[in-house]
Amino acid sequence: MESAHPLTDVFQYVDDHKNKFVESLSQAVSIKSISADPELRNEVNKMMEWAQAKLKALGADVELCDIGQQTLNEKKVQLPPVLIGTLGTDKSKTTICLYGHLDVQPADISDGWASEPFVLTERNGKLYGRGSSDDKGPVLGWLHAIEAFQNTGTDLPVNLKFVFEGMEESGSIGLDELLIQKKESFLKDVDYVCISDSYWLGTDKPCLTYGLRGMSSFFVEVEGSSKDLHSGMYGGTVYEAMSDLIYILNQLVDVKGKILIPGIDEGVEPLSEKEKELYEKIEFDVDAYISEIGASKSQKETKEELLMSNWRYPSLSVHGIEGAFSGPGFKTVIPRKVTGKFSIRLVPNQIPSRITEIVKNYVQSVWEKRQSPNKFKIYTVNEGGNPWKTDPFNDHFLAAHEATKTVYNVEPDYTRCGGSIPVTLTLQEVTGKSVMLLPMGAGDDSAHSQNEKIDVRNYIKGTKLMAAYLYEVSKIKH
Ligand SMILES: C[C@H](N)C(=O)N[C@@H](Cc1c[nH]cn1)C(=O)O
Ligand SMILES: [Zn+2]
Ligand SMILES: [Zn+2]
Repeated sequence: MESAHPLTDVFQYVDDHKNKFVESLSQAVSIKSISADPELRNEVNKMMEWAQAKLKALGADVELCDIGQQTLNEKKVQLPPVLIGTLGTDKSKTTICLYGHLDVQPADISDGWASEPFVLTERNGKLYGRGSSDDKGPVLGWLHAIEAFQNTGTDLPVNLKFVFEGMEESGSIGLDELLIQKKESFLKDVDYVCISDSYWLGTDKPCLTYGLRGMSSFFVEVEGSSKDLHSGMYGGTVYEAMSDLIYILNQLVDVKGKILIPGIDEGVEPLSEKEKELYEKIEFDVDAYISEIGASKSQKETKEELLMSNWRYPSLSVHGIEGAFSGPGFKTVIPRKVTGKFSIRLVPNQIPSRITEIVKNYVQSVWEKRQSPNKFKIYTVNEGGNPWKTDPFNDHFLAAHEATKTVYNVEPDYTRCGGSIPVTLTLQEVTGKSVMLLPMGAGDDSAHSQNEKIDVRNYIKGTKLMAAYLYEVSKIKH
């Protein structure tokens, strides 16, 4: 007879407390912790305090660390604190550092959500709400997994260190410095680092993520006048800021996604035959991917080209224009000042500061060709995020592999992610230990988009996966 898994009670507890766990996600989602909006800084602070209380209730020693201020539009703004915590100090146990973020991307029902983004709403087994998948659901998953160990009288087999921040969606400003400062104290005994803040490649197969892209983001500001102008009264008489900006933005990337900035491939690793084979083996349905997002055609010809373009090559996206009219109807105005925003996803071994220099020089040269007398500025508001990639063939990944088999009954795929988590490389460098990404959400969760969701299945099974991961890692000999 097959013996029961040692975590049978823990798994049962998670199933039995599904409603309670959904309610706790609902509370977290209701806090509008949008880090990009300085007016909502109190909401991010509230979110950090909410999580602090949760960690405290689990018996962790917690601290909200002041990480100073940021400068936004020439004004100093207080950064939200970083929540750190310690649960267990048993020298005979392995210590795992868990990182997650509690801030979210902006969202408004008028963007096209089917229900209020800050009201968690269940429809057809999916929990819709901003942050449900990125990253409040996964952070709560860790806390609920610990609760399940404790409330079933099952020994928590590891010591835990928590690092939860409130600025990840805005470049993790101030976090690197804090972690470097805590290298010899709080982070000293860490054996492994785990981050749950990426997604499966598709909707059915769990994954372990071994790479992320980095990011440099840019603001291009053009100012033409001291006030907005009637386009009938002034059209044809002035140099227009918006036309200048469009001219610049149009010289960044071509229709096939090729970045037009000379030198932008600096540092990109050459593709080896072995790596090429890896892409050929990955199960991935391009048509399903394109149809799920409602696009008409893939920009890339093959599965391999598409995945490589997302994981191992840089890409440039234009995000928006501040100051331009975007309401319904027609406003015949010439905007006085417009700010275009674009970013470049970086890959190993690109260096954000070097790429920033290359991009600024290029945009400056495009501006000079334009010969406009308007005021022009290109600037960044953070140092950018580093790319990260690790070798997934080690005991740490093997433990997560086993945990996935236990919970999902399948072998996980090994994937990279086109997104960025700026602190990943720092955590690896400061601890000197293996870092792994263990995703909870599915590939169609719409993080950053309208109708972000997490499937109830992923939320509940993902919580069990986290429990199983802690258990499997505790068995690694070290
Ligand atoms: C992958 C992760 N869940 C995520 O969404 N990261 C953000 C990080 C970021 C950096 N600047 C702004 N946001 C991302 O990849 O966009
Ligand atoms: Zn995000
Ligand atoms: Zn995230």
